[in-house]
Amino acid sequence: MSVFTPVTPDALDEWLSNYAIGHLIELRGISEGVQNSNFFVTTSLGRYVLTLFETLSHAELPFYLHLMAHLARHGLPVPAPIADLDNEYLGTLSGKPAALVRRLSGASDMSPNAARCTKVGTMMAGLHLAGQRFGRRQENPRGPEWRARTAQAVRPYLSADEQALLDAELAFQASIDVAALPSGAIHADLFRDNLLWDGDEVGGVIDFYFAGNDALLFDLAVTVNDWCADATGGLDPVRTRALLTGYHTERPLTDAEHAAWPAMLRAAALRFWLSRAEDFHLPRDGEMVLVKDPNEYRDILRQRIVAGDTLPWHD
Ligand SMILES: Nc1ncnc2c1ncn2[C@@H]1O[C@H](COP(=O)(O)OP(=O)(O)OP(=O)(O)O)[C@@H](O)[C@H]1O
Ligand SMILES: N[C@@H](CCO)C(=O)O
Repeated sequence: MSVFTPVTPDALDEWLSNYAIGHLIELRGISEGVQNSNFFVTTSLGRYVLTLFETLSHAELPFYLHLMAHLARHGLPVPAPIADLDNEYLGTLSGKPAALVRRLSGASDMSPNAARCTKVGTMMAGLHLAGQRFGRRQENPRGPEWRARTAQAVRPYLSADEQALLDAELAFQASIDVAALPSGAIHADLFRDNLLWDGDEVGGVIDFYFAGNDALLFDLAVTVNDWCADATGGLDPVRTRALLTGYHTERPLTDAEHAAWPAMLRAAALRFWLSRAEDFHLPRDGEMVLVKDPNEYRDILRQRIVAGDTLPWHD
């Protein structure tokens, strides 16, 4: 399971004495997730999720935690971080930066229908509208600099064909004027497993730890690539239109965004091909790490290149 750093109930109970949420009743490691160590925590007052951050530092974390607090305050279904008695969202546990957030209800849906895709589009527009008013900013941590660095690190592990694909795509992406697109704080990883459904309502969006400032369309592309892919990696036109129409109704997409849509879908595919290839070829030490298949996103990238301008857009 993806618990890299263990926590003992005694240590957690003591840590909780600096919070106002009661004492520890139950601590349970969460097996999903590939980035951090996560635990369900039940106290005498309620249900929370504890995250120990494995790669992000104390200095980097306030951006994410304050973004979650900002979005929750704007009525979005995002887990509000819990402040300790010193009014801090961030502490240290088992030697790692650690934070508690509210546990949200619901479960992921890995086969969403078009109606659910519309709701995801609506909700993402809300995230973007509220996110554009967020006072802090940081560049997308998986933006162009990371992309170049990671491409260099994984390149030796790729076949000649894959290297050619990677080189061509990096050159293509460098030619795109992303700065011309509307931008703001984006989630940047809103896959199906990062959204919990409570009945047919969005119970919560989780895992904001890749958030940063970037083109809003890039976020939409990350989401569509995951939510609307068919079994072959192509985009299902009905679900794609549903998601984009749900979004466009709340934040109308511009002509520049329409023109950049195929390129953003490719940028989003490249981002996850690279991160998965890095996790696969250059793994960190950990107790049992879930590594997702890099080839899935290599093939999605290939598919988006072939589809070009024929990719579905909103109604
Ligand atoms: N606030 C929350 N409320 C309810 N469940 C949560 C919450 N946060 C996390 N979870 C559960 O924990 C699991 C793992 O969390 P998450 O996806 O954030 O893992 P991660 O390792 O931090 O990130 P990644 O998705 O990058 O692997 C989720 O699939 C979900 O089941
Ligand atoms: N959503 C990511 C996992 C890391 O957040 C992926 O599917 O590769």
